[in-house]
Amino acid sequence: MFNSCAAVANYASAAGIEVFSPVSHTIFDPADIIEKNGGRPPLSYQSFLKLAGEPSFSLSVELSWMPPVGDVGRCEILQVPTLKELGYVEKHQDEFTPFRGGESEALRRLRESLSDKEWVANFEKPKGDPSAYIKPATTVLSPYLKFGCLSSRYFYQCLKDVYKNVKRHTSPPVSLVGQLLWREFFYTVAFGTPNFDEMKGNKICKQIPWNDDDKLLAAWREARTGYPWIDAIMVQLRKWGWMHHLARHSVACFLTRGDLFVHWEKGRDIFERLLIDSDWAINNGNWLWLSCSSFFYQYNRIYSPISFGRKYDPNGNYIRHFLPILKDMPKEYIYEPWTAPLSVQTKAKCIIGRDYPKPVVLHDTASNECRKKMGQAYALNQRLNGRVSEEDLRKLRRKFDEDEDKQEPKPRRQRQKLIK
Ligand SMILES: Cc1cc2nc3c(=O)[nH]c(=O)nc-3n(C[C@H](O)[C@H](O)[C@H](O)COP(=O)(O)OP(=O)(O)OC[C@H]3O[C@@H](n4cnc5c(N)ncnc54)[C@H](O)[C@@H]3O)c2cc1C
Repeated sequence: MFNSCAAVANYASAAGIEVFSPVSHTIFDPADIIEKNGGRPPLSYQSFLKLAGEPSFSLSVELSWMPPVGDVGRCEILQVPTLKELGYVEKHQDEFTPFRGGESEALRRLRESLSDKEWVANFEKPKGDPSAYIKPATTVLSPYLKFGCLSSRYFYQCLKDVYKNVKRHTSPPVSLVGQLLWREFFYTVAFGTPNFDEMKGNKICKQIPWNDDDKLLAAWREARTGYPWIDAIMVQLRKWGWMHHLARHSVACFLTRGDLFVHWEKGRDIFERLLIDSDWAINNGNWLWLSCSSFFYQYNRIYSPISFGRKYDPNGNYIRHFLPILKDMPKEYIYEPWTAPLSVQTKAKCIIGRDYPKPVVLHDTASNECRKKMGQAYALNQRLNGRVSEEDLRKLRRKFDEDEDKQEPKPRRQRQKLIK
Protein backbone atom coordinates (compact mmCIF):
# COMPACT_ATOMS: atom_id res chain seq x y z
CA MET A 1 0.00 0.00 0.00
CA PHE A 2 2.88 2.28 1.01
CA ASN A 3 4.57 1.69 -2.36
CA SER A 4 1.44 2.02 -4.45
CA CYS A 5 0.59 5.42 -2.86
CA ALA A 6 4.08 6.66 -3.65
CA ALA A 7 3.82 5.28 -7.20
CA VAL A 8 0.54 7.14 -7.85
CA ALA A 9 1.96 10.37 -6.39
CA ASN A 10 5.12 10.09 -8.50
CA TYR A 11 3.16 9.35 -11.63
CA ALA A 12 0.84 12.33 -11.09
CA SER A 13 3.73 14.68 -10.23
CA ALA A 14 5.61 13.62 -13.34
CA ALA A 15 2.54 14.53 -15.39
CA GLY A 16 2.55 18.01 -13.82
CA ILE A 17 -0.40 17.34 -11.54
CA GLU A 18 -0.25 18.87 -8.09
CA VAL A 19 -0.54 16.13 -5.48
CA PHE A 20 -2.16 16.98 -2.17
CA SER A 21 -2.71 14.03 0.14
CA PRO A 22 -3.72 15.10 3.63
CA VAL A 23 -4.01 12.48 6.35
CA SER A 24 -7.22 12.79 8.28
CA HIS A 25 -8.81 9.35 8.41
CA THR A 26 -6.38 8.43 11.17
CA ILE A 27 -5.00 10.32 14.17
CA PHE A 28 -1.38 9.70 13.20
CA ASP A 29 0.21 9.48 9.79
CA PRO A 30 1.21 5.81 9.33
CA ALA A 31 4.12 6.89 7.09
CA ASP A 32 5.58 9.05 9.92
CA ILE A 33 5.44 6.19 12.40
CA ILE A 34 7.08 3.82 9.94
CA GLU A 35 9.80 6.34 9.19
CA LYS A 36 10.48 6.84 12.92
CA ASN A 37 10.86 3.08 13.19
CA GLY A 38 13.56 2.87 10.54
CA GLY A 39 11.24 2.08 7.63
CA ARG A 40 9.41 -0.84 9.21
CA PRO A 41 6.02 -0.81 10.88
CA PRO A 42 6.08 -1.53 14.63
CA LEU A 43 4.69 -5.01 15.24
CA SER A 44 3.51 -4.61 18.81
CA TYR A 45 0.96 -2.23 20.26
CA GLN A 46 3.37 -1.08 22.97
CA SER A 47 6.12 -0.22 20.49
CA PHE A 48 3.51 1.58 18.40
CA LEU A 49 2.49 3.67 21.43
CA LYS A 50 6.10 4.62 22.15
CA LEU A 51 6.69 5.74 18.58
CA ALA A 52 3.37 7.54 18.23
CA GLY A 53 3.51 9.64 21.41
CA GLU A 54 0.92 12.42 21.49
CA PRO A 55 -0.72 13.68 18.29
CA SER A 56 1.19 16.70 17.02
CA PHE A 57 -1.60 18.60 15.28
CA SER A 58 -3.88 20.95 17.11
CA LEU A 59 -7.13 19.26 17.74
CA SER A 60 -10.32 21.15 17.74
CA VAL A 61 -13.70 20.27 19.15
CA GLU A 62 -15.23 22.80 16.76
CA LEU A 63 -16.79 20.99 13.87
CA SER A 64 -15.85 22.23 10.45
CA TRP A 65 -18.45 22.54 7.72
CA MET A 66 -18.17 21.66 4.10
CA PRO A 67 -18.00 24.82 1.97
CA PRO A 68 -21.04 25.36 -0.26
CA VAL A 69 -20.86 23.76 -3.67
CA GLY A 70 -19.25 26.28 -6.03
CA ASP A 71 -19.98 26.89 -9.67
CA VAL A 72 -20.63 23.56 -11.34
CA GLY A 73 -21.15 25.02 -14.78
CA ARG A 74 -23.78 23.17 -16.72
CA CYS A 75 -23.47 20.00 -14.62
CA GLU A 76 -26.54 18.86 -12.81
CA ILE A 77 -26.29 18.09 -9.08
CA LEU A 78 -27.87 14.72 -8.57
CA GLN A 79 -29.53 13.36 -5.46
CA VAL A 80 -28.14 10.26 -3.73
CA PRO A 81 -29.57 7.33 -5.74
CA THR A 82 -31.98 5.01 -4.02
CA LEU A 83 -31.16 1.33 -3.51
CA LYS A 84 -33.73 0.49 -6.17
CA GLU A 85 -32.04 2.82 -8.65
CA LEU A 86 -28.76 1.11 -7.87
CA GLY A 87 -30.32 -2.19 -8.90
CA TYR A 88 -30.93 -3.79 -5.52
CA VAL A 89 -34.27 -5.54 -5.45
CA GLU A 90 -36.14 -5.32 -2.19
CA LYS A 91 -35.59 -8.48 -0.24
CA HIS A 92 -37.65 -9.76 2.62
CA GLN A 93 -35.73 -9.43 5.83
CA ASP A 94 -37.29 -9.85 9.22
CA GLU A 95 -34.79 -7.72 11.09
CA PHE A 96 -32.65 -4.81 9.97
CA THR A 97 -29.59 -3.33 11.58
CA PRO A 98 -30.73 -1.00 14.35
CA PHE A 99 -27.89 1.42 13.58
CA ARG A 100 -28.84 4.31 11.31
CA GLY A 101 -26.28 5.92 9.06
CA GLY A 102 -25.02 9.49 8.68
CA GLU A 103 -23.02 12.15 10.45
CA SER A 104 -25.86 13.50 12.63
CA GLU A 105 -26.47 10.01 13.99
CA ALA A 106 -22.72 9.53 14.54
CA LEU A 107 -22.52 12.74 16.56
CA ARG A 108 -25.66 11.88 18.51
CA ARG A 109 -24.22 8.46 19.40
CA LEU A 110 -20.90 10.03 20.36
CA ARG A 111 -22.62 12.61 22.62
CA GLU A 112 -24.73 9.88 24.19
CA SER A 113 -21.69 7.69 24.95
CA LEU A 114 -19.65 10.58 26.31
CA SER A 115 -22.45 11.96 28.48
CA ASP A 116 -21.78 9.16 30.96
CA LYS A 117 -18.38 10.39 32.12
CA GLU A 118 -17.95 7.63 34.69
CA TRP A 119 -18.54 5.02 32.00
CA VAL A 120 -15.93 6.63 29.74
CA ALA A 121 -13.43 6.99 32.59
CA ASN A 122 -13.82 3.39 33.76
CA PHE A 123 -14.07 1.74 30.34
CA GLU A 124 -12.09 -1.50 30.20
CA LYS A 125 -12.64 -3.35 26.96
CA PRO A 126 -11.98 -6.91 28.19
CA LYS A 127 -14.61 -6.47 30.93
CA GLY A 128 -17.44 -5.67 28.49
CA ASP A 129 -20.28 -8.13 28.02
CA PRO A 130 -20.32 -9.48 24.43
CA SER A 131 -23.87 -10.77 24.86
CA ALA A 132 -25.33 -7.32 25.68
CA TYR A 133 -27.45 -6.47 22.66
CA ILE A 134 -30.20 -4.20 23.96
CA LYS A 135 -27.55 -1.76 25.15
CA PRO A 136 -24.20 -2.83 23.69
CA ALA A 137 -21.20 -2.66 26.02
CA THR A 138 -19.16 -0.48 23.65
CA THR A 139 -19.86 2.71 21.68
CA VAL A 140 -20.84 1.16 18.29
CA LEU A 141 -19.07 4.04 16.57
CA SER A 142 -17.06 1.78 14.27
CA PRO A 143 -19.43 2.01 11.26
CA TYR A 144 -19.32 5.81 11.47
CA LEU A 145 -15.52 5.89 11.70
CA LYS A 146 -15.30 3.52 8.78
CA PHE A 147 -17.47 5.64 6.49
CA GLY A 148 -16.01 8.97 7.62
CA CYS A 149 -19.26 10.08 9.32
CA LEU A 150 -17.19 10.55 12.45
CA SER A 151 -13.63 11.85 12.59
CA SER A 152 -11.28 9.70 14.67
CA ARG A 153 -9.47 12.92 15.65
CA TYR A 154 -12.66 14.54 16.93
CA PHE A 155 -13.56 11.35 18.84
CA TYR A 156 -10.06 11.29 20.37
CA GLN A 157 -10.23 14.96 21.39
CA CYS A 158 -13.67 14.53 22.98
CA LEU A 159 -12.36 11.56 25.01
CA LYS A 160 -9.35 13.60 26.17
CA ASP A 161 -11.74 16.36 27.26
CA VAL A 162 -13.72 13.89 29.37
CA TYR A 163 -10.48 12.62 30.96
CA LYS A 164 -9.54 16.19 31.96
CA ASN A 165 -12.68 16.42 34.07
CA VAL A 166 -12.45 13.16 36.00
CA LYS A 167 -10.13 12.16 38.85
CA ARG A 168 -9.02 8.84 37.40
CA HIS A 169 -9.42 7.07 34.11
CA THR A 170 -8.31 3.81 32.51
CA SER A 171 -5.38 3.70 30.06
CA PRO A 172 -4.44 1.95 26.80
CA PRO A 173 -4.74 -0.79 25.76
CA VAL A 174 -8.07 -1.24 27.59
CA SER A 175 -9.41 2.35 27.71
CA LEU A 176 -11.55 3.98 25.03
CA VAL A 177 -8.59 6.05 23.84
CA GLY A 178 -6.74 2.73 23.78
CA GLN A 179 -9.37 1.37 21.37
CA LEU A 180 -8.79 4.22 18.96
CA LEU A 181 -5.07 3.50 19.21
CA TRP A 182 -5.67 -0.15 18.26
CA ARG A 183 -7.22 1.24 15.10
CA GLU A 184 -4.11 3.37 14.52
CA PHE A 185 -1.85 0.40 15.20
CA PHE A 186 -3.55 -1.81 12.61
CA TYR A 187 -3.64 1.00 10.03
CA THR A 188 0.09 1.52 10.48
CA VAL A 189 1.04 -2.14 10.16
CA ALA A 190 -1.36 -2.65 7.24
CA PHE A 191 0.06 0.40 5.45
CA GLY A 192 3.64 -0.82 5.76
CA THR A 193 3.25 -4.58 5.19
CA PRO A 194 3.22 -5.98 1.64
CA ASN A 195 0.49 -8.61 1.15
CA PHE A 196 -0.99 -7.77 4.55
CA ASP A 197 -4.31 -9.32 3.52
CA GLU A 198 -2.87 -12.69 2.53
CA MET A 199 -0.96 -15.52 4.14
CA LYS A 200 1.23 -16.07 1.08
CA GLY A 201 3.98 -13.52 0.66
CA ASN A 202 3.14 -11.83 3.95
CA LYS A 203 6.30 -11.73 6.05
CA ILE A 204 4.53 -11.14 9.34
CA CYS A 205 2.11 -14.04 8.85
CA LYS A 206 2.80 -17.60 10.02
CA GLN A 207 2.43 -20.09 7.16
CA ILE A 208 -0.13 -22.65 8.28
CA PRO A 209 -1.70 -25.48 6.23
CA TRP A 210 -5.31 -24.55 6.95
CA ASN A 211 -7.93 -26.88 5.52
CA ASP A 212 -10.30 -26.12 2.66
CA ASP A 213 -13.42 -27.68 4.12
CA ASP A 214 -16.20 -25.77 2.37
CA LYS A 215 -18.88 -27.63 4.30
CA LEU A 216 -17.50 -26.52 7.64
CA LEU A 217 -17.10 -22.99 6.31
CA ALA A 218 -20.72 -22.98 5.10
CA ALA A 219 -21.96 -24.25 8.47
CA TRP A 220 -20.12 -21.39 10.18
CA ARG A 221 -21.28 -18.76 7.69
CA GLU A 222 -24.89 -19.91 7.78
CA ALA A 223 -25.10 -20.15 11.56
CA ARG A 224 -25.55 -23.92 11.72
CA THR A 225 -22.49 -25.14 13.61
CA GLY A 226 -24.77 -26.55 16.31
CA TYR A 227 -23.10 -24.35 18.92
CA PRO A 228 -25.78 -21.79 19.85
CA TRP A 229 -23.27 -19.18 21.09
CA ILE A 230 -21.41 -19.28 17.76
CA ASP A 231 -24.56 -19.45 15.65
CA ALA A 232 -26.27 -16.57 17.49
CA ILE A 233 -23.23 -14.36 16.84
CA MET A 234 -23.28 -15.29 13.16
CA VAL A 235 -27.00 -14.42 12.99
CA GLN A 236 -26.27 -11.07 14.62
CA LEU A 237 -23.58 -10.50 11.99
CA ARG A 238 -26.00 -11.32 9.18
CA LYS A 239 -28.88 -9.24 10.57
CA TRP A 240 -27.13 -6.32 12.24
CA GLY A 241 -23.70 -6.26 10.61
CA TRP A 242 -22.16 -5.55 14.00
CA MET A 243 -21.17 -7.66 16.99
CA HIS A 244 -19.17 -6.98 20.14
CA HIS A 245 -15.42 -7.41 19.87
CA LEU A 246 -15.33 -10.52 22.09
CA ALA A 247 -18.14 -12.08 20.08
CA ARG A 248 -15.96 -11.56 16.99
CA HIS A 249 -13.12 -13.20 18.93
CA SER A 250 -15.29 -16.24 19.66
CA VAL A 251 -16.38 -16.91 16.09
CA ALA A 252 -13.00 -16.11 14.50
CA CYS A 253 -11.20 -18.42 16.92
CA PHE A 254 -13.81 -21.15 16.38
CA LEU A 255 -13.46 -21.01 12.58
CA THR A 256 -9.67 -21.05 12.56
CA ARG A 257 -7.29 -22.33 15.23
CA GLY A 258 -9.95 -23.18 17.82
CA ASP A 259 -12.14 -25.81 16.20
CA LEU A 260 -12.61 -25.94 12.43
CA PHE A 261 -9.07 -25.13 11.24
CA VAL A 262 -10.44 -23.24 8.22
CA HIS A 263 -8.25 -20.55 6.61
CA TRP A 264 -8.58 -17.10 8.22
CA GLU A 265 -8.83 -15.50 4.76
CA LYS A 266 -12.19 -17.25 4.24
CA GLY A 267 -13.60 -15.87 7.50
CA ARG A 268 -12.14 -12.47 6.73
CA ASP A 269 -13.99 -12.42 3.39
CA ILE A 270 -17.32 -13.20 5.08
CA PHE A 271 -16.77 -10.49 7.70
CA GLU A 272 -15.74 -8.06 4.98
CA ARG A 273 -19.00 -8.62 3.18
CA LEU A 274 -21.35 -8.62 6.16
CA LEU A 275 -19.93 -6.15 8.69
CA ILE A 276 -21.28 -2.62 8.50
CA ASP A 277 -17.95 -1.44 9.92
CA SER A 278 -15.91 -3.62 7.56
CA ASP A 279 -12.49 -2.00 7.32
CA TRP A 280 -9.61 -3.47 5.32
CA ALA A 281 -6.79 -2.74 7.79
CA ILE A 282 -8.70 -3.54 10.98
CA ASN A 283 -10.47 -6.62 9.69
CA ASN A 284 -7.33 -8.23 8.30
CA GLY A 285 -5.31 -7.24 11.36
CA ASN A 286 -7.79 -8.83 13.73
CA TRP A 287 -8.10 -12.03 11.67
CA LEU A 288 -4.31 -12.34 11.67
CA TRP A 289 -4.44 -11.90 15.44
CA LEU A 290 -7.29 -14.30 16.19
CA SER A 291 -5.93 -17.07 14.00
CA CYS A 292 -2.54 -16.75 15.76
CA SER A 293 -1.01 -16.00 12.38
CA SER A 294 0.53 -12.75 13.60
CA PHE A 295 0.73 -10.42 16.63
CA PHE A 296 -0.63 -13.00 19.09
CA TYR A 297 0.88 -16.47 19.36
CA GLN A 298 -0.69 -18.25 22.34
CA TYR A 299 -2.52 -20.83 20.27
CA ASN A 300 -3.16 -22.99 23.33
CA ARG A 301 -5.63 -20.41 24.61
CA ILE A 302 -8.88 -21.29 22.89
CA TYR A 303 -12.33 -19.79 23.51
CA SER A 304 -14.84 -22.41 24.53
CA PRO A 305 -17.97 -22.14 22.35
CA ILE A 306 -19.91 -23.29 25.43
CA SER A 307 -18.54 -21.78 28.63
CA PHE A 308 -17.32 -18.42 27.31
CA GLY A 309 -20.79 -17.09 26.46
CA ARG A 310 -22.37 -18.74 29.51
CA LYS A 311 -20.06 -16.74 31.79
CA TYR A 312 -21.74 -13.50 30.66
CA ASP A 313 -25.25 -14.66 29.95
CA PRO A 314 -26.16 -17.78 31.97
CA ASN A 315 -29.81 -17.61 30.97
CA GLY A 316 -28.92 -17.44 27.26
CA ASN A 317 -31.04 -14.35 26.50
CA TYR A 318 -28.74 -13.39 23.63
CA ILE A 319 -29.13 -16.84 22.07
CA ARG A 320 -32.92 -16.78 22.57
CA HIS A 321 -33.09 -13.43 20.77
CA PHE A 322 -30.96 -14.30 17.74
CA LEU A 323 -31.90 -18.00 17.53
CA PRO A 324 -35.62 -18.03 18.40
CA ILE A 325 -35.81 -21.76 17.63
CA LEU A 326 -34.07 -22.24 21.00
CA LYS A 327 -36.19 -19.73 22.90
CA ASP A 328 -37.91 -22.36 25.04
CA MET A 329 -34.82 -24.46 25.75
CA PRO A 330 -34.17 -24.56 29.52
CA LYS A 331 -31.13 -22.57 30.54
CA GLU A 332 -29.28 -25.74 31.67
CA TYR A 333 -29.13 -26.83 28.02
CA ILE A 334 -29.17 -23.62 26.03
CA TYR A 335 -25.41 -23.66 25.37
CA GLU A 336 -25.34 -27.44 24.70
CA PRO A 337 -28.83 -28.33 23.47
CA TRP A 338 -27.71 -31.72 22.11
CA THR A 339 -27.28 -32.88 25.72
CA ALA A 340 -30.94 -32.22 26.56
CA PRO A 341 -33.05 -35.38 26.99
CA LEU A 342 -35.52 -35.94 24.15
CA SER A 343 -38.44 -35.13 26.48
CA VAL A 344 -36.91 -31.71 27.17
CA GLN A 345 -36.28 -31.10 23.46
CA THR A 346 -39.87 -32.08 22.67
CA LYS A 347 -41.24 -29.73 25.33
CA ALA A 348 -39.01 -26.92 24.00
CA LYS A 349 -40.32 -27.63 20.48
CA CYS A 350 -36.79 -28.03 19.22
CA ILE A 351 -35.49 -31.47 18.29
CA ILE A 352 -31.74 -31.43 17.85
CA GLY A 353 -30.76 -32.80 14.45
CA ARG A 354 -34.12 -31.79 12.99
CA ASP A 355 -35.02 -28.25 14.12
CA TYR A 356 -31.52 -27.19 15.11
CA PRO A 357 -28.29 -28.92 14.00
CA LYS A 358 -26.11 -31.24 16.05
CA PRO A 359 -22.58 -29.87 16.62
CA VAL A 360 -20.42 -29.98 13.49
CA VAL A 361 -17.41 -31.00 15.57
CA LEU A 362 -16.88 -32.14 19.12
CA HIS A 363 -15.20 -29.15 20.71
CA ASP A 364 -12.87 -31.01 23.09
CA THR A 365 -11.50 -33.28 20.37
CA ALA A 366 -11.43 -30.65 17.65
CA SER A 367 -9.67 -28.06 19.79
CA ASN A 368 -7.01 -30.57 20.87
CA GLU A 369 -6.39 -31.50 17.25
CA CYS A 370 -6.11 -27.81 16.38
CA ARG A 371 -3.55 -27.26 19.14
CA LYS A 372 -1.44 -30.13 17.82
CA LYS A 373 -1.62 -28.83 14.26
CA MET A 374 -0.71 -25.32 15.33
CA GLY A 375 2.25 -26.69 17.31
CA GLN A 376 3.55 -28.52 14.24
CA ALA A 377 2.98 -25.54 11.95
CA TYR A 378 4.80 -23.21 14.34
CA ALA A 379 7.71 -25.68 14.55
CA LEU A 380 7.90 -25.74 10.75
CA ASN A 381 7.92 -21.92 10.56
CA GLN A 382 10.65 -21.80 13.17
CA ARG A 383 12.79 -24.48 11.53
CA LEU A 384 12.61 -22.78 8.12
CA ASN A 385 12.85 -19.29 9.59
CA GLY A 386 9.52 -18.33 8.04
CA ARG A 387 10.56 -19.41 4.50
CA VAL A 388 7.86 -22.07 4.18
CA SER A 389 7.10 -23.15 0.61
CA GLU A 390 3.84 -24.46 -0.88
CA GLU A 391 5.41 -27.90 -0.95
CA ASP A 392 6.32 -27.72 2.78
CA LEU A 393 2.70 -26.83 3.53
CA ARG A 394 1.38 -29.67 1.36
CA LYS A 395 3.63 -32.15 3.17
CA LEU A 396 2.46 -30.97 6.56
CA ARG A 397 -1.18 -31.11 5.46
CA ARG A 398 -0.64 -34.72 4.33
CA LYS A 399 0.88 -35.50 7.71
CA PHE A 400 -2.17 -34.01 9.47
CA ASP A 401 -4.44 -36.27 7.38
CA GLU A 402 -2.33 -39.34 8.16
CA ASP A 403 -2.31 -38.51 11.89
CA GLU A 404 -6.10 -38.17 11.83
CA ASP A 405 -6.53 -41.49 10.05
CA LYS A 406 -4.32 -43.18 12.64
CA GLN A 407 -6.47 -41.93 15.47
CA GLU A 408 -8.70 -44.95 15.86
CA PRO A 409 -11.22 -46.07 16.88
CA LYS A 410 -13.08 -42.92 15.78
CA PRO A 411 -13.22 -42.47 11.99
CA ARG A 412 -12.39 -38.95 10.83
CA ARG A 413 -15.97 -38.17 9.87
CA GLN A 414 -17.09 -38.90 13.38
CA ARG A 415 -14.59 -36.53 14.88
CA GLN A 416 -15.36 -33.87 12.32
CA LYS A 417 -19.00 -34.71 11.93
CA LEU A 418 -21.05 -32.47 9.70
CA ILE A 419 -24.64 -33.20 10.44
CA LYS A 420 -26.52 -31.16 7.85
C1 LIG B 1 -12.04 -10.98 13.68
C2 LIG B 1 -12.29 -9.51 13.92
C3 LIG B 1 -12.59 -8.68 12.85
C4 LIG B 1 -12.79 -7.31 13.05
N1 LIG B 1 -13.12 -6.52 11.97
C5 LIG B 1 -13.29 -5.19 12.15
C6 LIG B 1 -13.63 -4.35 11.05
O1 LIG B 1 -13.74 -4.78 9.91
N2 LIG B 1 -13.82 -3.02 11.30
C7 LIG B 1 -13.69 -2.49 12.55
O2 LIG B 1 -13.89 -1.28 12.72
N3 LIG B 1 -13.36 -3.27 13.59
C8 LIG B 1 -13.16 -4.58 13.44
N4 LIG B 1 -12.82 -5.37 14.51
C9 LIG B 1 -12.41 -4.72 15.77
C10 LIG B 1 -13.49 -4.49 16.81
O3 LIG B 1 -14.19 -5.66 17.07
C11 LIG B 1 -14.46 -3.38 16.42
O4 LIG B 1 -13.74 -2.21 16.06
C12 LIG B 1 -15.37 -3.01 17.59
O5 LIG B 1 -16.06 -4.13 18.07
C13 LIG B 1 -16.35 -1.94 17.10
O6 LIG B 1 -17.29 -1.65 18.08
P1 LIG B 1 -17.28 -0.24 18.83
O7 LIG B 1 -17.25 0.87 17.86
O8 LIG B 1 -18.41 -0.29 19.78
O9 LIG B 1 -15.89 -0.30 19.61
P2 LIG B 1 -15.36 0.54 20.86
O10 LIG B 1 -14.88 -0.44 21.87
O11 LIG B 1 -16.36 1.55 21.31
O12 LIG B 1 -14.05 1.24 20.31
C14 LIG B 1 -14.04 2.52 19.67
C15 LIG B 1 -13.35 2.41 18.32
O13 LIG B 1 -12.02 1.91 18.48
C16 LIG B 1 -11.68 1.10 17.35
N5 LIG B 1 -11.39 -0.27 17.80
C17 LIG B 1 -11.93 -0.93 18.84
N6 LIG B 1 -11.40 -2.18 18.94
C18 LIG B 1 -10.51 -2.28 17.94
C19 LIG B 1 -9.63 -3.32 17.53
N7 LIG B 1 -9.53 -4.50 18.16
N8 LIG B 1 -8.87 -3.10 16.43
C20 LIG B 1 -8.91 -1.93 15.79
N9 LIG B 1 -9.72 -0.91 16.14
C21 LIG B 1 -10.50 -1.08 17.20
C22 LIG B 1 -12.89 1.08 16.43
O14 LIG B 1 -12.71 2.06 15.44
C23 LIG B 1 -14.01 1.42 17.39
O15 LIG B 1 -15.13 2.01 16.76
C24 LIG B 1 -12.65 -6.75 14.35
C25 LIG B 1 -12.36 -7.61 15.41
C26 LIG B 1 -12.19 -8.96 15.20
C27 LIG B 1 -11.86 -9.85 16.38
